Amino acid sequence: MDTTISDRTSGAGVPPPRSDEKDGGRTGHGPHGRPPPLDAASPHHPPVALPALSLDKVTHHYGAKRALDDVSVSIAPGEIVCLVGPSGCGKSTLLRLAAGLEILQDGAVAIGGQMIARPGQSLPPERRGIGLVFQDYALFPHLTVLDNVRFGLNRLPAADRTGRAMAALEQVGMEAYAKAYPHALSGGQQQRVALARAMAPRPSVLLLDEPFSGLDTRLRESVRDETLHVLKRSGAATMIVTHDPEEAMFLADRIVLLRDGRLVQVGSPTALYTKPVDAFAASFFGEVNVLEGRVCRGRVDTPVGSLPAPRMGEGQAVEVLIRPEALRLALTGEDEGAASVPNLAQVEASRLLGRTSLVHLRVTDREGRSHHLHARAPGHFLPADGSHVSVMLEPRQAFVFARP
Ligand SMILES: Nc1ncnc2c1ncn2[C@@H]1O[C@H](COP(=O)(O)OP(=O)(O)OP(=O)(O)O)[C@@H](O)[C@H]1O
Repeated sequence: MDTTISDRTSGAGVPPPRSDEKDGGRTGHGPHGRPPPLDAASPHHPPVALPALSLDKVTHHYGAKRALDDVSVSIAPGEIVCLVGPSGCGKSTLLRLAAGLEILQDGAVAIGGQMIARPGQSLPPERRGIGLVFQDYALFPHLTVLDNVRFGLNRLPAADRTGRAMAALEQVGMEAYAKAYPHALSGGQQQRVALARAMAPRPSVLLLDEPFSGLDTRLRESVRDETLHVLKRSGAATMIVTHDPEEAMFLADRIVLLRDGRLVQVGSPTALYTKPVDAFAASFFGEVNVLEGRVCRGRVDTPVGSLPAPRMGEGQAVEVLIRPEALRLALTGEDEGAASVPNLAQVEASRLLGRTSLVHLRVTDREGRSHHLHARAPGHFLPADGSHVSVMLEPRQAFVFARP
């Protein structure tokens, strides 16, 4: 890391601290304050329109392995952005580059519009105005909860430090544990202390790397719910790395989906779920039934109904992805023969999964080939094995993509 650059630019262009801040704690910046720019001569734009954090055209290699390929992401003040994708897709690398824990090779990183890293030049992590939370929380075992949180505020006068640390602990509901040591806390409580420690200096940007993965399922749900509200109240721009698509949908204002170091899709959870750009994006956010077909007069035929295939050439080979909830089922009357009911399916098994029922279906296409499909119905819907149901396809939850 080029400390010469950061030393040389130390203080240059740093906005004056707010009177209630005095110093900027561990990060050296006030609430939503910006770090000193790498280039003091860079133009100074009003902060309103600027992203709190932006990574621009970032490419990164580990030896010959390309971990990131031309990835650009920006986060608005107060926005929560989740990075998701399969293991090894580059999520943590992107977060570590934003934090300054990895040296930037190609591209640029800016906070509040100020360039803080470009190839050969980099502000060190402690001067970026960011708060970090890692998977293992990294609390100091020999320090109390209060001292762990005060640790990041060592540039404040001692009296202010305690007040600020207690305020951060109150934000996460951990003030009663100020004198406890980390080993006496549950995983969820340690996570909350780690969040308080990251937020205590009131950074403009929070970076969380798999913050809930150490918690068991039930605890994880409640802790991430609390965390969402704490993060929103803090007003910080937040980047969260998670491998769990449901977690990303729960937390994020926007999701960044990565695959093999490349950006696949960026958008709201609703956009990624309902308008996936490809088969990978469609299947990443939930189970899909996959069928193959061919475009005929602008549509593609499936055993459960036909779908529009706009902007595709006649005869194009396609993949049809159908979410289980897109298959609406209805019981057929006993006297109805197979021929009289459109899109008839045979029930192979049905299971109550709590809030929904999963029905395994067997359907036959026009060529007489049989396919196994999953349908998901709300509530309690358990048709008998071997019985027949009619299937209606909800086209908004089915996607057609060209096959290579
Ligand atoms: N220090 C390193 N040295 C060599 N290769 C690395 C290093 N760190 C990461 N990689 C490789 O770079 C790629 C991206 O890794 P990264 O940790 O960013 O992915 P990830 O999406 O966070 O994965 P996971 O969800 O498994 O944590 C992977 O192929 C990984 O093996």
